[in-house]
Amino acid sequence: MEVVEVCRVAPDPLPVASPEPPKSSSLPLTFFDLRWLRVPPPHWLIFYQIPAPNTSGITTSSFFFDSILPKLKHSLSLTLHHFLPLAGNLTWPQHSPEPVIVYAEQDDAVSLSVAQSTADSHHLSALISNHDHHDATALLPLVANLAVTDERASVIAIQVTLFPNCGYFSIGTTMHHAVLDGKTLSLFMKSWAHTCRSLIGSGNQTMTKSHVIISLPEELKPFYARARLMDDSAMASLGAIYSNQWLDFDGPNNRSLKLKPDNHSHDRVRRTFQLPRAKIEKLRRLMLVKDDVELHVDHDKPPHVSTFSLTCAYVLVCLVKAEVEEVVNVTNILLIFAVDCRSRLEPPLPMTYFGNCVSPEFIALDKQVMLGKEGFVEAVHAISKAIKGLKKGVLNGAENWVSILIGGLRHSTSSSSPRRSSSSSTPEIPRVYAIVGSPRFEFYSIDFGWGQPKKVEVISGGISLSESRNGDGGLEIGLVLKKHQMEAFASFFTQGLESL
Ligand SMILES: CC(C)(COP(=O)(O)OP(=O)(O)OC[C@H]1O[C@@H](n2cnc3c(N)ncnc32)[C@H](O)[C@@H]1OP(=O)(O)O)[C@@H](O)C(=O)NCCC(=O)NCCSC(=O)CC(=O)O
Repeated sequence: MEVVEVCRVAPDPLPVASPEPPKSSSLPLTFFDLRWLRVPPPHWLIFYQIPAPNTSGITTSSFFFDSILPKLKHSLSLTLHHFLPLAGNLTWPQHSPEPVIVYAEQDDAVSLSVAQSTADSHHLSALISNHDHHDATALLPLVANLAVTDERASVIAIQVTLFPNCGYFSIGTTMHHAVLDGKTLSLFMKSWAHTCRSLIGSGNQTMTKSHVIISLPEELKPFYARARLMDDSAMASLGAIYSNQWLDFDGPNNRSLKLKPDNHSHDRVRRTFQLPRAKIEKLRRLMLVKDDVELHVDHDKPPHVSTFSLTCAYVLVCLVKAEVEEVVNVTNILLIFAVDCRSRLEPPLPMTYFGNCVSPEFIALDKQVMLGKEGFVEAVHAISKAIKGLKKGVLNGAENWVSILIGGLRHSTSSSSPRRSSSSSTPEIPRVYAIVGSPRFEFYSIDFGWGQPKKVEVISGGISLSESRNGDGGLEIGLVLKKHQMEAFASFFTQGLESL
């Protein structure tokens, strides 16, 4: 991998038809943001195939450097005008009880690294294949690190990598989770792609920055108003609890913004699995048959079982079976997934709300039940019940969210596998499975003007979910496991689907 350039892309200073956010300002963190203060940043990676250049004699490399890259940079600059906080920094001033995002249109910028990979077609197709695994650390050179010191943390870092031998390029983003969640990142990426397409559509390749004004459609305009979250006394006290817990993390009165290092083990492999729509429907029918028997007596209509519940339950059962030898001392399984609270708050926030607005949902399951005949059905019921329960409120137990997360961060650095405590008075540490990403982010729809993505990856611990790249309404499931576990998982996953 050769780093060709590391530049800073500043927000375009032109006035556009959006009054928000203010040109030079700060944005306070809500309790939703504070929850993530020092967790390792997730990375999102999108691969694109470069179309054949219209003019003969132009190589893929020159098309990339002369046409694609300048448009990506220009459109990024224009888009940042609407997303000024992304160009800013997180700081935690001594006088402030909580960290704050500071940004100034004139001074701030986003770091954009441009790299060139020496990978050949064979290597690249292994990276983007859905049929085989590859080294879990192989994608890390394709994403940049956030610039983080004790005093300041950048909000986003972007890397664009050309694969000159294969006619591909990738866009990797690393996001500070205390500033934005996956939904906001997808909003930003869609806005950037929209702006880039508009720039290409304008057809004027010699257009200078000072002539361009591109406005975003309503559904892509970020919504910054957060007084509703800041002024609510219950939410404000959650923010104070979280800040104090982070202040006590790693030493007293510790305002450091340094992030916990990510645990990228070298003994893991990564692979994506496809769950086609037709198979999802068969899983749904399986549930209908089971539930019909139980509900028959009440003449009740079986509740809708969502694609999400079916997928999580099916993957979980295969995972528990694949890891059975490693979790021999474990009796409890904990499934954690994020819930988008935007539409679930009272009153709701717009889907374009900028920031974090997710709550965690915890589902405890019994390992032996998961390994048994009814494991899948039990898991679907537990997940569906938890989702139904969200109607009662998404903030139940929120005072414990950060202590649970800090416990997880400490555990992940002290031990890589769950175990039964030697002391009978200490509760057992369950095997935790976390879901990241969401098919609702629609990353496969993000087209910068050169076609839809060929592959989307979330580089973060956990089970990542996205919509299927072939658009059949199915899902893609990304996993990182030890090689023998991945092989075992693949076998359970495939055989289970074939038997439906
Ligand atoms: C809690 C949920 C996972 C539950 O999803 P479910 O699909 O089971 O349940 P639901 O009530 O939302 O939807 C029920 C049915 O309505 C449909 N439906 C409802 N709302 C929809 C919407 N906005 N878009 C598309 N479909 C929708 C669904 O297709 C589904 O049917 P059917 O499925 O049958 O078609 C989800 O509501 C949710 O909040 N998703 C967002 C998750 C999220 O933001 N994750 C962020 C991860 S952050 C991240 O990844 C970074 C990190 O943390 O590291």
